[in-house]
Amino acid sequence: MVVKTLVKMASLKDYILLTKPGIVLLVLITTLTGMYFAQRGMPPVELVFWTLLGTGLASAGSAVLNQYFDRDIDALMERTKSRPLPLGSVAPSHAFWFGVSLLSLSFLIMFFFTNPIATFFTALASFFYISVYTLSLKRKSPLATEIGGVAGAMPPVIGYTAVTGSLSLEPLILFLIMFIWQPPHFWVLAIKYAQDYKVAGIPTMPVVRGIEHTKVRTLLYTAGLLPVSLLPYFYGMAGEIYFLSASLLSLIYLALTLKFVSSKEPKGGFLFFYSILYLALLFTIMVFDMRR
Ligand code: HEM
Ligand SMILES: CC(C)=CCC/C(C)=C/CC/C(C)=C/COP(=O)(O)OP(=O)(O)O
Repeated sequence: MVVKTLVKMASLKDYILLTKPGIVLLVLITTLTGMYFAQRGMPPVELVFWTLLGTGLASAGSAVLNQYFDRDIDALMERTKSRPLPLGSVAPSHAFWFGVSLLSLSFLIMFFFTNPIATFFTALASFFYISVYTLSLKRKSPLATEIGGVAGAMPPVIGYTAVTGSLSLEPLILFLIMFIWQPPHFWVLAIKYAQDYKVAGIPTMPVVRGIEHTKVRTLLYTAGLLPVSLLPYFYGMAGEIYFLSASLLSLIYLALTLKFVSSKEPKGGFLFFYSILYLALLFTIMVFDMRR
């Protein structure tokens, strides 16, 4: 009985791992930011519940299908070879239908409990992550990261349109911050695991254009984050506390990146962690210092 329960617990953990829960959490923070700015305050609780559930399921379902389609290359890389599918602890067909079920549930929830435009952007983000990024570009072009960023920058647009039912410049500013944030977020790992990606035949920026080129590109994007992160202040969305916090957070990010690119043996561990902390803090402070 105990063994059976432990086996059940193990497989539940594997299914949760397949959803990339850490990514889902930050997706929900950025989705909620979009909702707060649309409402200029706390949106209706039931709308927040359904929108976060729908968006979270879409991010989770997309991550599951990303790992289903990537299971061959994940098995070749140190960083990913112990994931559930390469390990064999979840059958590929089970993962596939698990991902499809999460996505289907997501679109139904978004359609019936939010509105068509938010549903459209949720489907677009899922489509971009699975088809454009995972199935096409990731195995063909180093530009996958920059183009795939359209998916990753969608959550605040989903949150905003779930409240207003229409687009405006505000969610596009949040989209732009996330679009610029993603390449440096990933390229730290792409540099750290350059050999891994080369063995797996994935044409990441370091594999195709070299580590030095990727370092410069990372620096340019991180430098670009400084002015872009201040747009919510200049556009009247957030106040002086946000302006000062965003300036400080972006300057720290730039300093850490300068240290990373100038080091002979770049580790990148803390820089990668900071990339996540940066986005979470930036969006949280933006909400707390929101101009009503
Ligand atoms: C082109 C876009 C992106 C790429 C290529 C990318 C790549 C990655 C990679 C390779 C990891 C390490 C995963 C692992 O080793 O298990 C990671 C972790 C992470 N990413 Fe991204 N990411 C992207 C966009 C995003 C977005 C849009 C978010 C959230 C809004 C995000 C949030 C995170 C978080 C929170 C982690 C740590 C997850 C954990 O370890 O639990 N990423 N990302
Ligand atoms: C609503 C919705 C669908 C949101 C999705 C947002 C989102 C987080 C998109 C991008 C995530 C991404 C490219 C992760 C890296 O995949 P990878 O295959 O490069 O990473 P891996 O090698 O670690 O699997």
